[in-house]
Amino acid sequence: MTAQILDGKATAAAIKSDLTARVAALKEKGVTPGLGTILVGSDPGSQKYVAGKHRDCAEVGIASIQRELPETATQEEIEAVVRELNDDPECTGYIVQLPLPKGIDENRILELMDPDKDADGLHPMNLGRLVLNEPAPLPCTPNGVLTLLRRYGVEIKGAEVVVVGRGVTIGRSMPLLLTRRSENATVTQCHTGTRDLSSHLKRADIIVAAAGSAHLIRPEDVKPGAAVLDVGVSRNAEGRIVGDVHPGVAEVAGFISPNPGGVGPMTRAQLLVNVVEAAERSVG
Ligand SMILES: Nc1nc2c(c(=O)[nH]1)N[C@@H](CN(C=O)c1ccc(C(=O)N[C@@H](CCC(=O)O)C(=O)O)cc1)CN2
Repeated sequence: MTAQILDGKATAAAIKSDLTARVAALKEKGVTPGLGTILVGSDPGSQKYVAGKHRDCAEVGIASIQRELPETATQEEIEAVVRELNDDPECTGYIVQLPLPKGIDENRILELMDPDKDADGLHPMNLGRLVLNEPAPLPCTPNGVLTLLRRYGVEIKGAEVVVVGRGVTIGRSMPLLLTRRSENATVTQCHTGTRDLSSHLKRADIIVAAAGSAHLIRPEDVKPGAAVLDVGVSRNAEGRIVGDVHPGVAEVAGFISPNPGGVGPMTRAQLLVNVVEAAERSVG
């Protein structure tokens, strides 16, 4: 078997085309959505991701507001920029690029954001709304995974899903999205403390690998026909991305997301969706 590719680039392009029309309609009503980003430090990966977010904004007509602070920025200095964007009427939604430098209290920064401007869906209030099944901006990467699965007709209802990883941006909220009544999946969350990962993976109809551990998911651990989403990012000696999924998995799986080119572009597209949806809510 050779797996069908879950093409994140093509899917993100289709989403952006739809958003371009919606942003134009908002502008006709006098509303210009504006995405703010706060980048602290000079991590090349984070710089690249933030630059990509602003390119996407330009593509669909969303205004961009960029704030950059040095690696040495203090907690107070970052908090001052958060307050500034909370109060800026041009900024209809914003994100704080993660991770923040060591020594910064990330949770305190997230808590200080105006939850109604939280474009990432990572504010504790919005994660709480997700737990309570109330409307909230959805975390971008998990929502990107769901959108890809739906677009390619992968059956989620009743599926056994294994999520590998428990980080804030993906692992924590992925099971919350998958177990909503609208999705009705059964989820097992695995992590570094899981005793026998292989036994869990072998039962999965869908695997979401977000461990950041190169080639952790091996072909022999994957049920034939399963959908495998590779969200993990490690870098090899040449600086190239190596995902959590071994290339041999493509011979066993029914569906596979490439990495790069799978979930990454979807993360960016879902961020734009959150910004546009928030602006649409503001005009009723
Ligand atoms: N505030 C946030 N911080 C972080 C998030 C997030 O959703 N919100 N997620 C990641 C980084 N990230 C977005 O911020 C992100 C990661 C990867 C991609 C992407 O398109 N990757 C490409 C490959 C890029 C490359 O070659 O390096 C791909 O997969 O094709 C976009 C966004 C952590 N921080």
